[in-house]
Amino acid sequence: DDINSDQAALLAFRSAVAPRLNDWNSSNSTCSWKGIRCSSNRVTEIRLPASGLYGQLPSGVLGNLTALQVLSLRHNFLTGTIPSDLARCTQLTMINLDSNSFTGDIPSAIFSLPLLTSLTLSNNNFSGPFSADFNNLTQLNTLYLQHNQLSGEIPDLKNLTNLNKFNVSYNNLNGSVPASLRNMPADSFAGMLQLCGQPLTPCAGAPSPAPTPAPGTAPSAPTPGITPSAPVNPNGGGGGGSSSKLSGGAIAGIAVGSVVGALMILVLLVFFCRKRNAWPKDPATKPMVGAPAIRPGEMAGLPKRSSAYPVGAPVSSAPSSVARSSSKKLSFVGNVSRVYDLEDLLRASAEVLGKGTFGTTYKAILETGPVVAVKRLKDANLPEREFRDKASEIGAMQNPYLVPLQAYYYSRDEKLLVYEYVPMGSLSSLLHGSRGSGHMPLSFEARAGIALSAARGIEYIHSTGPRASHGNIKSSNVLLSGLNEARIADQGLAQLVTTPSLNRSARYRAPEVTDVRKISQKADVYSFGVLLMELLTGKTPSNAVNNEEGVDLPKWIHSVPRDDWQTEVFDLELVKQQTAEQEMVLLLQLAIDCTAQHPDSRPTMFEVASRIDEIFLSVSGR
Ligand SMILES: Nc1ncnc2c1ncn2[C@@H]1O[C@H](COP(=O)(O)OP(=O)(O)OP(=O)(O)O)[C@@H](O)[C@H]1O
Repeated sequence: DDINSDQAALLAFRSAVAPRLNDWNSSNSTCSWKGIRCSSNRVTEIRLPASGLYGQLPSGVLGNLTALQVLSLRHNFLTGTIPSDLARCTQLTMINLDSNSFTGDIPSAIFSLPLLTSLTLSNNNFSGPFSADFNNLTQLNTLYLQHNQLSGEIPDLKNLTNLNKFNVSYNNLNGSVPASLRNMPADSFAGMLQLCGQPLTPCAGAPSPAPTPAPGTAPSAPTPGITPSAPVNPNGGGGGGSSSKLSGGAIAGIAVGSVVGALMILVLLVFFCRKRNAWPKDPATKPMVGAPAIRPGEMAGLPKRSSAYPVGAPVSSAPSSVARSSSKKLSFVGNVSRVYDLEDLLRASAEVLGKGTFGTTYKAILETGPVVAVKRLKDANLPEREFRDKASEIGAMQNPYLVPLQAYYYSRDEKLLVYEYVPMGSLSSLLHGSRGSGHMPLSFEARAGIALSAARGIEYIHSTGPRASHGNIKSSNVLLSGLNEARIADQGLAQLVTTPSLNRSARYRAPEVTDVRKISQKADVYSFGVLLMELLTGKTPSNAVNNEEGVDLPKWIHSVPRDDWQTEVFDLELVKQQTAEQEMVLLLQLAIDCTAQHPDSRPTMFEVASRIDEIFLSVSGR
């Protein structure tokens, strides 16, 4: 084994899955190829994140790279299984195959890699059991398997004493959480109704049983004896036996705070309350009369994540409307299976995330495990048929860089959209939240990675049709899904909500867009350019027309000579880091191109994503 056999293996890899890697050819030294690192004249690292790799990994190829320590192929389009010869790469310490489309069992080859410390196989289609052979990987500190189709019980991972980052959420696992994993956060096990035990709800038969309804079962009335961690009835009832107290017109929100140390305030409240008798206690004996009023309770006093929104005051009066929908069921979209129902949402404890142009968004923690973001739309006055068609179209948009719509609720007076909850907050709060002590400076690599994933999300939207566009690109619609990764939220919403709001995205809006209903792909490119400027300057864009405070970013940046960018334009945090100066300039130049006055002079989103891809690779490959 030497650098020549490494080179031969890489060329075979290239011809199988990476034809676009033009600089991978024998006229350059192998160790200088994009994404490759060497040590002692052997290939030790392959890092090709988001590089457009597609197809199946060839067998008998990677196994020849016997000095390989790092294999990162995340965010590509790889399919099929992982070849078993990977077992020969015994020096591997890190494998990241996140966000591809691999299928089949988790390959047993992985269990013979004794030095592995970090294994990320999330967001693929791996199936089969969760093997107890993971216990072979005694050095493992990171194990991410979320969003696959693993089934059966989780084995006790008692040999993995260094494991501190762990996530298996959204698989098909069942049974009880094994002892070795009980101190992991509940989010690590989210989205699996059949799983129980600490940190989730106790298993049936345990001292304090919690019901775990099977997916798709008919909604039942709130259960008596809801535990204190369940949402609290604003009239003082804990759930059971209190339905008569829920009636009587206005329903107020109550916040129940519990202070843990001086740090944590937990306020629980009814997310949706309902009219007396609207939900029969026993559906079998008392048929439903009319339809439920949907009444989101709003959280009071909860410390907010972002300072951009006022704390929601307690709702003293619920909307007077009573939904008269023909169906009071949630409609699930895309390939989301019915893991919760309207009843679960009604019982969830909720927190206001913010009020936007289209309505209010809540974080809802369902008793059954899932955490979702619920957007309660205002001004959504599309006819039912059109609304449902549009919502299904949005649901069909599946891409790792989009926040997926899971379900919606339609009635005459209430329209709800239920999205996957993205826990790390928005780019807007990351950039403009507190910069006081404890604030971690955001590296250029992280900013470029966020820009790349946002660009890919928009590129995907544009690829779904020549007139398909997002229409509301801005930093609060870029949600962070990892350190260097993000997802675009609110896709399709601009078309779902018909009433134009004059101020919508004014700060990001392209000059030619005079009617917000006439959105276009090139207008998205403009908004994205403003977002890039925000990322690089750390400044909030403002709108001069509205006399807002702040800077009209495109106008200002277009006017500063390139020589002064380092001193005047870039975020001080970036300048201080003294790295990637060239790449910063390239990204700002791209932002300038995106914000060209004339739409035809702006690049396409495909070009934008490719240019950021280059920039990100050159900084992350270091
Ligand atoms: N799926 C989600 N997961 C986590 N946070 C979310 C999710 N969707 C929205 N948010 C956050 O909730 C807050 C409110 O979002 P919302 O979309 O209602 O308003 P906005 O993005 O500020 O404005 P607009 O309505 O114009 O998009 C924002 O801070 C947003 O980042």
